[in-house]
Amino acid sequence: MAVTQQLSPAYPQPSRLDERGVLEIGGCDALELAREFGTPAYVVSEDDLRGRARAMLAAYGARAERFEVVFASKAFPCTAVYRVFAEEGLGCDVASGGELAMALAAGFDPARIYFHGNAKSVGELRAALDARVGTIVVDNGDEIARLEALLGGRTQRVLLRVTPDVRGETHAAISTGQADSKFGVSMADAPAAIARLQAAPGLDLAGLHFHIGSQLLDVVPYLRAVAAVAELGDFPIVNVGGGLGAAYTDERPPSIEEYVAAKVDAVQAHLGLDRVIVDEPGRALVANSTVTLYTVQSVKRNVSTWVGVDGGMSDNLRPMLYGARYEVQVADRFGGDVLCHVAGKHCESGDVIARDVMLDDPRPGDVLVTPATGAYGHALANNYNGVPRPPVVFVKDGDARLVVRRETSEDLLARDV
Ligand SMILES: Cc1ncc(COP(=O)(O)O)c(C=O)c1O
Ligand SMILES: N[C@@H](CCCC[NH3+])C(=O)O
Repeated sequence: MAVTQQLSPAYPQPSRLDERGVLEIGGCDALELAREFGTPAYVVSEDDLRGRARAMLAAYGARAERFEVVFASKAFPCTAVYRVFAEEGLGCDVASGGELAMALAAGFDPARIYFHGNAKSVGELRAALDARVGTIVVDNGDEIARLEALLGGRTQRVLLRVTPDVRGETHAAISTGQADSKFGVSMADAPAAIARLQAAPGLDLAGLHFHIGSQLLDVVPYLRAVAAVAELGDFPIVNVGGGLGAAYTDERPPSIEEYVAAKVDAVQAHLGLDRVIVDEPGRALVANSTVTLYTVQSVKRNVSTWVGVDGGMSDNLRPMLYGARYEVQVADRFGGDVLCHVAGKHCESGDVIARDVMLDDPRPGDVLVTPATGAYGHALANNYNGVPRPPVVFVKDGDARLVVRRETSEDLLARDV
């Protein structure tokens, strides 16, 4: 019977099936949320965001004296989310002038901002310098030259991003640590880049940065990456990237504690703990905070059973980009025995949110839920087929509040001149 069904770890904390078998997130009934805010909609449990930030801080606090946890904001760039993590005491990783603007608008202390990017423009570097961001993570020699030219007597703290030639087990599109990478300087070129940064007046090289990949389910590669960068010298800061994977369906990522322990142990083994460890989690802080609600528009049988919903690749591009898998349920009838493909509304056959999922007799009007859409969901949303991007709704203690409104047709026309 549906009400006895357990929710998988993909769902936010707190969420449950109520006595009628209806999904409740942050104390809010999923069907009522769908009625109030429409669908598709991203529903975010604020307590889940805060809980994961606190768990990450506590795990570092238990093992290291000097550390900084930095929110990789590319994973969920909206001011309400930035604000939560600023309040929780995290730093912030931005990867463009746009993310910088959002982080500043949300109230992040510029000193806690790390400015990233493999192809930073003059305009972006100037914006970072003018905002007095604490750290620019330098990616390449051309950027060093550009930065020197822009300093105008100022001093800027920098880290150097190094590509450690360590591959994490993940989808090729989100693996970054391999030698043949667009990110960072190679191990071979790193000594010259370090010497150049150390010689540059106005640039204060405080340490090295690496990031080996995203959605990593194994912590062993971190040890190899720290060992590699340790060969390049001893600095006050080591930035160990983010990368911890999330549970989408049957993945069982390391816990936050296991992940932090592995990174701290690696630093202790190869560098020692007398330095600041900076970590940049994105996905692990936000993926499981959020569910997407959809409404079924059509159910048909074309060899398979196809359930068509009112969103798709415009609100969740990850299945198309990475073959990512998601759980789907009818929000008030979990479980079921009808084998379905849940498809989006877009003009692409690949626009399928989940293949081969079991639903309980899906019908037009049913609200469907996809958990674990917090990371790179809103972030990668787009207007394909002129579909307005969904709202973001925060839920907490039974209250729901809109933090990003749904786009309108006027928004779609707003930039046309
Ligand atoms: C430099 C950098 N830091 C942090 C992250 C965040 O990674 P994740 O979301 O896997 O934790 C990324 C993206 O993978 C990144 O490129
Ligand atoms: N967009 C990717 C993650 C990118 C990682 C950024 N360095 C995903 O959804 O899995």
